[in-house]
Amino acid sequence: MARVNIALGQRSYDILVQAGALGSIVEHIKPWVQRGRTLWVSDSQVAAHHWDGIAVQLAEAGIEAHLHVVPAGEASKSWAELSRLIDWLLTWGVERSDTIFALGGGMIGDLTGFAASIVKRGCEFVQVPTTLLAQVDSSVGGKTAINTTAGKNLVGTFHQPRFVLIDPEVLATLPPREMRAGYAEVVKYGLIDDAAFFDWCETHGQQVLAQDSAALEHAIVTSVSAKARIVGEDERETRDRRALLNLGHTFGHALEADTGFGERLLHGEAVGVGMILALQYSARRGDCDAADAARVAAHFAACSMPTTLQDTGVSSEGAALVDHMRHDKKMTGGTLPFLLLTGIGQTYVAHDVDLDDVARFLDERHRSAAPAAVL
Ligand SMILES: NC(=O)c1ccc[n+]([C@@H]2O[C@H](COP(=O)([O-])OP(=O)(O)OC[C@H]3O[C@@H](n4cnc5c(N)ncnc54)[C@H](O)[C@@H]3O)[C@@H](O)[C@H]2O)c1
Ligand SMILES: O=C(O)C(=O)C[C@@H](O)[C@H](O)[C@H](O)COP(=O)(O)O
Ligand SMILES: [Zn+2]
Repeated sequence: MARVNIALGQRSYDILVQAGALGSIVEHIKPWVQRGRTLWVSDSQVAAHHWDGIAVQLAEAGIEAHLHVVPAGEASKSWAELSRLIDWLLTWGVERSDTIFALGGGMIGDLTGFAASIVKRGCEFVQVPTTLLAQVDSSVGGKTAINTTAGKNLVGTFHQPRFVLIDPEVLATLPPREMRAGYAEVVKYGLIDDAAFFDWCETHGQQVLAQDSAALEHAIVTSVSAKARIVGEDERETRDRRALLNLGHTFGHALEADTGFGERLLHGEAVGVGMILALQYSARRGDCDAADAARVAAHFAACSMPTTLQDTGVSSEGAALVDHMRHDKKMTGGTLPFLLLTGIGQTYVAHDVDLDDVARFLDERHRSAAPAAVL
């Protein structure tokens, strides 16, 4: 059990990591129950596995509970689902003093957080993340968003949750491929600024993926502590600090956009390949050793995760992928700050990257890597 606090100027909130916490959910969410009732948002898969157990506890405690179920999958981070969710909240007479509960992975957290931030000009929300990715990353830090036809997360807000309740045991029902995708965002924290944590991942990654309780809890607590620290230093990503959490995402979001948002490639998978591409591009510039890129690729391959452009199924030319990158929210004055590395655990923001050169690099990668087809 661990409690991590995230400090944001005058405000702060807790992230509680406790195995079995969903089995005593009333005790944890009591402070946010208003008017004896709760409004919950989940997706079809998560609700099927976990809603009944929660509903029984709320009913026994005399707390009214209403659930809105969104179709599972990245496609639900959309205007259509946002609109349906807001209509549902308004039908239940949501008030600004109400707290909305997001029970699910990053899709549900991002969609619900966005709805909470705009309905009645802003309600509170609590995150109850049910994927590894959401437990180590998306439930913390307050980025909310939907995707649009132009790209990934292009419409959204910064809106912090009031509390994050992480129960690692809820991952028991998560498909192994989703565990591996979330694990990419765990490794990200090692690559950003914690080489010792990357070393730990190399030796304990398989235990994390097998959900060994001690290894899993260590990975989650280390990850959310790093995220809380970095977000606390630069909540709105204005100082080249929070941008570090975007390592691998400029490449990754382009890969996701090119493959139809979740239809072939999961976010974590795209980010994993994106981080390897960032390392390879850094090595090509002479910033780091090519052996660093090879070491991370070897670890991901050992975990049966995709490592190459070929693995992702992306066949578009570099120029087309770079066109997706031009929508990146970090784009400023026509240039795109790029997250590059001088080594494992040493990420920096480069402001001198020429996107035409990135397109050439991606074409080189297309030609060089052998297909591994691990998806
Ligand atoms: N806001 C942020 O800071 C942030 C950070 C990282 C990622 N994201 C976003 O998060 C999204 C990806 O999140 P994700 O990987 O959690 O995907 P997801 O929410 O789509 O969940 C993945 C799949 O797992 C299922 N699932 C979830 N929990 C389950 C459980 N306990 N048992 C069985 N099935 C379960 C879901 O139904 C879904 O099919 C992307 O949209 C990404 O952009 C946001
Ligand atoms: O919290 C952050 O900041 C991140 O960048 C975390 C990322 O893992 C996450 O995927 C985030 O949603 C990406 O943000 P975006 O600003 O590039 O849309
Ligand atoms: Zn991410």
